[in-house]
Amino acid sequence: MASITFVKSLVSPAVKLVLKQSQCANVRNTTVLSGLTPLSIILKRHYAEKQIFERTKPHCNVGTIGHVDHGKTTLTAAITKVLSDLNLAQKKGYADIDNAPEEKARGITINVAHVEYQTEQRHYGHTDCPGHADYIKNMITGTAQMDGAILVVAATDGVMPQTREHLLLAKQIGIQHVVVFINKVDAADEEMVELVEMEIRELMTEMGYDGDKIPVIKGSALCALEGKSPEIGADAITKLLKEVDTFIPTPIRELEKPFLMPVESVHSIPGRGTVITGRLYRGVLKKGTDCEIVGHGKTMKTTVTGVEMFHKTLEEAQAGDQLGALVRSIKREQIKRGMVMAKPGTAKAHDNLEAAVYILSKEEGGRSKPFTSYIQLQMFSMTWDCASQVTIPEKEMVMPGEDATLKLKLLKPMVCETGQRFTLRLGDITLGTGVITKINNNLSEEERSKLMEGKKAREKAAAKK
Ligand SMILES: Nc1nc2c(ncn2[C@@H]2O[C@H](COP(=O)(O)OP(=O)(O)OP(=O)(O)O)[C@@H](O)[C@H]2O)c(=O)[nH]1
Ligand SMILES: [Mg+2]
Repeated sequence: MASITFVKSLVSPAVKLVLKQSQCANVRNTTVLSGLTPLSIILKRHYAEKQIFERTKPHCNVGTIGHVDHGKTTLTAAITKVLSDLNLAQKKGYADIDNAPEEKARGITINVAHVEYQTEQRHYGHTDCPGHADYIKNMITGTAQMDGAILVVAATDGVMPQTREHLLLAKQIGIQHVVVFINKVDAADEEMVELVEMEIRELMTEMGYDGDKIPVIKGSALCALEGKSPEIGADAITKLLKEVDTFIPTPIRELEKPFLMPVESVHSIPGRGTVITGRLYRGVLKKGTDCEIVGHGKTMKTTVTGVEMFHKTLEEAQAGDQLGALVRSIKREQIKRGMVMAKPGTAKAHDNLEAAVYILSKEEGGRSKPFTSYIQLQMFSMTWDCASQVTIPEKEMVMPGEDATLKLKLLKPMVCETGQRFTLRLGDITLGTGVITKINNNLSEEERSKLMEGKKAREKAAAKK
């Protein structure tokens, strides 16, 4: 133990972490003074005994979607089986995937299996949901966001209600790339498979995808998993993975996107000026960068004259950093929490939105009562919150535990974009969580004053009660 302490005092924090995490007895017993380079021996042993994640390939998140029983989990298992034969994945059995652990996202319980594998080109995170409700919740809460999806359709059934529903939701929340796997071809005749392909291409076009160009692969996940009939088994999986590699583009990393930082707080520092603090949501922020501060009905232009982290100045901050940004010629009073500091022209404030929302059940911390149109809810997103009037275009009411499309009219325009996630609260109860699917033209003055009148009338009525 003494030797390890000695080593620790000489090494960098990253190596210390490796040493700390190591549960390996050999590392602990290594004698530092036994000749050669002791640290390299320690690390060599450590690396040999613990597989360390090495980022050598671009990463991409995908997942299986489609109607119940069409073979999503079997396909996920089959992919790991085929790739494990090439030493590119650890083989997962059907039961390992289907018994997915529960996950909690914003109080919502979801069963999702996260599986990891690689092709020659990329490293993948793959999400498979055990049930329809899990899929809906996962997509809305973003528990595992997908850069692209594999739509599984059984040749024995063709397009079914959840094939449609899953595809529609994927499209709404911005999944632009979908590869189709027609499964169970071992149990259907050729003519049937062809009909299903036509049907699925038509559906994709109807949903706004390019139905003619979408790759459609036909095979049998079960045959691949069981190592039978390679032409519809393992070979089909290899074909599918090739299409996934090429058709689903590698996502643009957060660092490469234009910078955006939601304002958390604002301070006035005598002799220095105004400092905005927050966490850089995306991009890179450098000293000397021009920026716009948008939100609460205002847009202001300024320049970042300094970037600080933990009271130390730095040349550039990166997505994920918690930082302070010194800005030129703007007073503290002009900036408020909930505004956004961003690359000029990239952040816009909106007040007329559509969203896919999941309403929490009572057990998940929601209400026991349903709600109807014209309820006023507080919408929370990034660092802002704003009152919004909610309408339900497709049904009378939304019950706890259901998902729905909602229209939201905000009392003030706030910075948002499609794909952005938010929560809806009523008093101190979180009613639901959602993702913005569409942004409509901002409200006219007339619509806005109507909204305000309605709000006042409701407040008056509530006060009388
Ligand atoms: N004949 C045949 N059966 C298959 C094939 N792939 C899957 N199955 C069977 O279809 C049934 C459903 O497969 P799953 O993988 O559980 O389907 P799923 O889409 O994950 O189902 P949910 O998660 O419940 O929506 C199982 O009995 C599988 O063995 C196939 O290629 N051919
Ligand atoms: Mg399944």
